[in-house]
Amino acid sequence: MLRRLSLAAAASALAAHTAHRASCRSNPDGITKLRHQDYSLADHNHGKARVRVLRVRRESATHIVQEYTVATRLFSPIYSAVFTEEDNRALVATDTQKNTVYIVAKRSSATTPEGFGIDICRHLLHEYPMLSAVEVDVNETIWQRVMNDGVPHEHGFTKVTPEVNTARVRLTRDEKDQPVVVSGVKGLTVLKTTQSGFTEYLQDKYTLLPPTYERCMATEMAAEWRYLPGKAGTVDYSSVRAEVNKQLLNGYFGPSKGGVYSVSLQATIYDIGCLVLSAAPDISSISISTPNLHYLPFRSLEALGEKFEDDVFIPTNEPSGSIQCKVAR
Ligand SMILES: O=c1[nH]c(=O)c2[nH]c(=O)[nH]c2[nH]1
Repeated sequence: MLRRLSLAAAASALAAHTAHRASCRSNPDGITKLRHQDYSLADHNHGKARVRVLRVRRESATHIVQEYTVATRLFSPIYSAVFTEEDNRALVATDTQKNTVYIVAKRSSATTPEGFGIDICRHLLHEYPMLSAVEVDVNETIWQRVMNDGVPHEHGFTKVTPEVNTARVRLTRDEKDQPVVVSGVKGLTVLKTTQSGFTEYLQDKYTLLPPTYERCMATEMAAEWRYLPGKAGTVDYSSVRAEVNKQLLNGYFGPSKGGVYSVSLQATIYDIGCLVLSAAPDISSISISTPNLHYLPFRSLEALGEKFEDDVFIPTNEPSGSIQCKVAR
């Protein structure tokens, strides 16, 4: 139920609050003693993180689900006073921001994390004139429709983990400003069992790793892509996403028959970046990060009287290589 304060009650609450602050300040032993304000506030924002929502769209018997984990961040020059002057009067509480996510989930017709993020930004800028900019992160948990003997189920889904679709949106008040949108995917976990080697790297007294033309290559890939100027607010995010996903897998694995040889993760992710930019003309750049998941040959098989034939490995994920690149037009 909505609770409304009458104007008179609000004025008297504010007067009490002001008197309370004044008394704190005038009390030499009060809590405000901690405030010495010798330094300037260099940067600030406030928001709500990890707001989780499931939207079920029931426009037909075939339901559509969207599960999002959202973070909001609000920006306003006047909010410096919240930090330095203890002045909360214009402050949009993080709890209110959390409620906003659910209100937009109810009202928005967005079908993508990017569109949902833009709608949250627009709602907040519209409702709160003191805001100069809003940033929203939307991470989408992927639910895949169940197939029953080749027939898509109307309302049954399985969770694709740990893969998550991501969107980061920033919108400023200036109406001419297009949203800045960064789309992405993380947790895309891939393994190829051949067509990968690692040789000819620097060898010195600290090197123990034997060169190989045959290894398992696995990684938990993360990628983020940006759009060309003017495109971020208008592209079809889901078809760009589908194209990027296709090229991430295509570049990593190559054709289903025979695959493609990788001389290093570095060379492979650069190739993937180039494939993405040539397949998705609206993207200006893509950053790819690939912490290796190592599958170490279990060579002790030999000591146990068996032969290692690239067939028995020890899965490890710590420590992991951390290989990243950004490819731009
Ligand atoms: O693809 C790889 N790149 C490296 O830089 C590296 N370093 C390493 O030990 N193994 C690998 N593999």
